[in-house]
Amino acid sequence: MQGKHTLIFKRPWARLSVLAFMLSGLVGWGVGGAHWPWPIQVIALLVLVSLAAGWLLLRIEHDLLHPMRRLAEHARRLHDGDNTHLMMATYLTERDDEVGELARQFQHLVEDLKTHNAQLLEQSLIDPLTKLGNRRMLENRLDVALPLTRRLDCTVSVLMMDVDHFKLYNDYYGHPAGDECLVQISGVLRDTFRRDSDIVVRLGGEEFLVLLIDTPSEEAWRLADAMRGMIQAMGMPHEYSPTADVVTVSAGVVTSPPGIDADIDAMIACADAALYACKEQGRNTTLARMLSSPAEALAADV
Ligand SMILES: Nc1nc2c(ncn2[C@@H]2O[C@H](COP(=O)(O)OP(=O)(O)OP(=O)(O)O)[C@@H](O)[C@H]2O)c(=O)[nH]1
Repeated sequence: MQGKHTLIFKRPWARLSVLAFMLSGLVGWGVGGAHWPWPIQVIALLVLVSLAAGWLLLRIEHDLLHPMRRLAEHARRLHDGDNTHLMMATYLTERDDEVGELARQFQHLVEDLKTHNAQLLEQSLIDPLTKLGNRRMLENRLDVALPLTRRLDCTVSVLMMDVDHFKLYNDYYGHPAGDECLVQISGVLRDTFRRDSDIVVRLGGEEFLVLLIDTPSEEAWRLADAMRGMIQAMGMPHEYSPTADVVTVSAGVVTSPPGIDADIDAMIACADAALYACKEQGRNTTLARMLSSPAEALAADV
């Protein structure tokens, strides 16, 4: 508590009012009250005391109880998740007394909690190693993206990508080098899929997923293959890989054409199957498939 904040009953107006009451009482008493009959004196005294008590109660209501109710109401709204009145009324926070100090500290606490919550939320959506989104971020973004694609009647493409022989890489170069390799690959993903609507996440391990909205099937494949080529061109040595002497990746892409209600789970399963086919065909390759209905996937190797 800073020294500049005065106690409520030491505030100048309060001191002046008390002084005024006492003076008027004494003056009134001196001028004529002392000569009044005693019943009148008692009644005058009672009136004076009642006025003082009434004034005191009004001040307590105005200075303490009303602001406390406002503070409690503010806390209740925050607790109920009502974010429409996040800022506390300035008449509370600008007061130069204990109530103002309490309101300001309360407001700081709420702001700190909001910042902390936002950080926690972000941490829960971001993969700490690559700083790409994680599976939870994908779910969150899908909640917004899918209804939009239905409304706009546009294509949805899912790309699944996985590092080739990453176990061998880890085994021979060590886990920290494996981590650094994943960070480098994430950089290429970020550089390749730059549109605001692109969703790029690390699903876990050495598996990444990209969701593209309103991108024709050929374009989705072209981007995925460009990304594969860029990772190969980075030339990260992988001398124990049976596929190439540098780190390579495989990618399966599946596109759902406009007019089809994209079933993301079916699309992910289909992209995963395309990725598996890449591995079967020798890795370091990109395969695309077109989904003609949520249930049916037509093979369309490019
Ligand atoms: N460095 C590092 N390695 C990881 C991480 N997550 C998973 N891995 C490793 O990634 C490797 C994945 O190996 P596999 O699933 O067998 O796949 P692969 O060796 O890449 O073989 P193919 O995918 O068939 O080419 C495992 O050795 C995991 O330990 C991580 O965060 N960092």
